[in-house]
Amino acid sequence: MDNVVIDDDYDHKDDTIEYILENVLMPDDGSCEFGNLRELYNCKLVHSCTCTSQIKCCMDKESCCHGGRFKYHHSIVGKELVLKHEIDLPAIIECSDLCGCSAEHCLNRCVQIGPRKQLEIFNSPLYRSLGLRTMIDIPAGAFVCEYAGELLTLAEARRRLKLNDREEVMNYILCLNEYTNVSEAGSSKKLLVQSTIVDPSRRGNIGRYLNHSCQPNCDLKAVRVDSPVPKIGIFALRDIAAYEELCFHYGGDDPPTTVPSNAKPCLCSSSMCTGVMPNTTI
Ligand SMILES: C[S@@+](CC[C@H](N)C(=O)[O-])C[C@H]1O[C@@H](n2cnc3c(N)ncnc32)[C@H](O)[C@@H]1O
Repeated sequence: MDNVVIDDDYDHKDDTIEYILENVLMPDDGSCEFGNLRELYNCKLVHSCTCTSQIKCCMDKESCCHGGRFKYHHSIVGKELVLKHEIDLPAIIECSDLCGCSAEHCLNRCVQIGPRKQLEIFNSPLYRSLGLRTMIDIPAGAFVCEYAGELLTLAEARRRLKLNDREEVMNYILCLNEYTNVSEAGSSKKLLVQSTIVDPSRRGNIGRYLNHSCQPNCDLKAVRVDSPVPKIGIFALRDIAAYEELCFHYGGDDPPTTVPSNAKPCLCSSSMCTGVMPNTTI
């Protein structure tokens, strides 16, 4: 996205962390797995739309090949894009520089613009560590920020997870799985199509400060702009009031049903709390 300047100037409270705006590759470890990851990371999506409308550009499935996953939310001062409510939300692919539409009128460019304003990293009394909160109301479906960090291979993620466990430090590694539904012998089952593993512990953005809740106010969506490697977008699951802490479920859409013996106690204190943090085994 050569022409887009991401307006993201949040400070981190910790200057040992390299602040990044978007996912970056982990250091080259010489493995084949890293070679494959680098190849994927360096590929471009060439699926571009030919929309040219000045109003509601790229909003409809009919008019835009990307399907227009966003709409304007009108009850907030100024226009804000929010995700359309769809039961089974298909892949989110935003328009890019390759598209025929203009960035000014396009309603399918949201995550690429950068995180929302008025977020604050704060000392969370609930979690007894840092957290992220909003200083203003956020409407349901609105984009909060990316969960950006180093893109890891599976082997490197497993190595770092073990190290985090051994050293008893906080874990920031997140694996986002994307599935597709396939029909087989009259029944439908989920097939894993891509896993994206991100670690913002050393190089990351403000997304790294969201804590886990068993009853979260945000969730994660894979969002592609011009790369087959998705951005991990954090979106509001419901209307969120000013000063609420932002959190998502670390177990993703399919929280594990078994509790591992080394599970850490969960501090979310929600009425749905299971008492333990979701398993981070990958
Ligand atoms: C992605 S970081 C979140 C930000 C972190 N609180 C900080 O100070 O940087 C994840 C770590 O926060 C802590 N954490 C997040 N949610 C928690 C929860 N529900 N209960 C207990 N600890 C939690 C755990 O130590 C976890 O490894």
